[in-house]
Amino acid sequence: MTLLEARGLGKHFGGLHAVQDVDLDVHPGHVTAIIGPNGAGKSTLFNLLAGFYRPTSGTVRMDGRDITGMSPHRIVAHGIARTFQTTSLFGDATVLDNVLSGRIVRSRSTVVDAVLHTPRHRREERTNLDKAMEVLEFTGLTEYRNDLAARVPQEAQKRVSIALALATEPQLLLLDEPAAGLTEEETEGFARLIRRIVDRGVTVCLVEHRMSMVMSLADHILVLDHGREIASGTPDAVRTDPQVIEAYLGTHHDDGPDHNADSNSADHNSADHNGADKNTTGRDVAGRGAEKGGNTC
Ligand SMILES: Nc1ncnc2c1ncn2[C@@H]1O[C@H](COP(=O)(O)OP(=O)(O)OP(=O)(O)O)[C@@H](O)[C@H]1O
Repeated sequence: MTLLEARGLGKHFGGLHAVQDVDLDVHPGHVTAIIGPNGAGKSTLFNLLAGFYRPTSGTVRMDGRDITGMSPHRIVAHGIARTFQTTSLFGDATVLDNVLSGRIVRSRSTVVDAVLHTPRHRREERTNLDKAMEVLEFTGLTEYRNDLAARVPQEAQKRVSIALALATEPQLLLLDEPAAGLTEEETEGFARLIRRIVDRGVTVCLVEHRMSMVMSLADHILVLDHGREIASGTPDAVRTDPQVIEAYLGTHHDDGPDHNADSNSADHNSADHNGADKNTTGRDVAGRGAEKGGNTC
């Protein structure tokens, strides 16, 4: 059974083919990771799935329904929520209000209900508050609920983004580089949180450069390079795939001391997109594979 199915998905920006002919099957209850060097098309693919970009070609079906080209708002209503690499919170609003904003998509009451303070409106307000408080507790943010989002630590802001997404009651959560900029310990905490999200019945699709996180969480990995799928399969299959090794190592010239550190990929995540970043990312996959017991990748 497939929860989300993309077929022949493509996105061109002028002459640039950011995503080309990509097929993706996301199975319920699984963690699906999308990896690839910088500029491979991972975020563009997420934007196509979440409705932020309209595909140039191909289709997306969610739970059997064609959602191709729908607006982000409608796609959220169909059960797909997306977080961003850099947090996109309302900094001047409290953490609670940020999370409550995720409830709009599930609200049925009209402006008239709000003005007249109808029973339906009051009922929804209570439900929305209960739901927001539940996801705040789930994500460990209760203590921050009355703080301005811009004032809480960066790691907590990332959890607020996840809490906001969970407040929309998604079936599928798209997480774009959740570990970017986090310490090793924080990354482990995020990996545990993602596992708990899956345990609560939300399917997760993940774009992430931290290979330790990807390899430990993913059931299935799609590898992109230059917008195209170059491999797809289990973490073990992908790690030893010659084309994946080539994509990550093909352009790198320096097997220097930063060969194996995941923290390098955190640095790289916040860097500008350039060739050097791509090489650093490649060494990360290779190094991690070697650490994990002699895999060639
Ligand atoms: N809105 C846009 N307009 C023009 N080009 C774009 C746009 N968005 C992305 N691109 C280009 O499409 C290609 C794929 O970018 P994308 O951000 O999807 O890659 P990525 O795999 O997510 O990279 P990274 O790992 O660095 O985040 C890149 O060449 C990028 O410059």
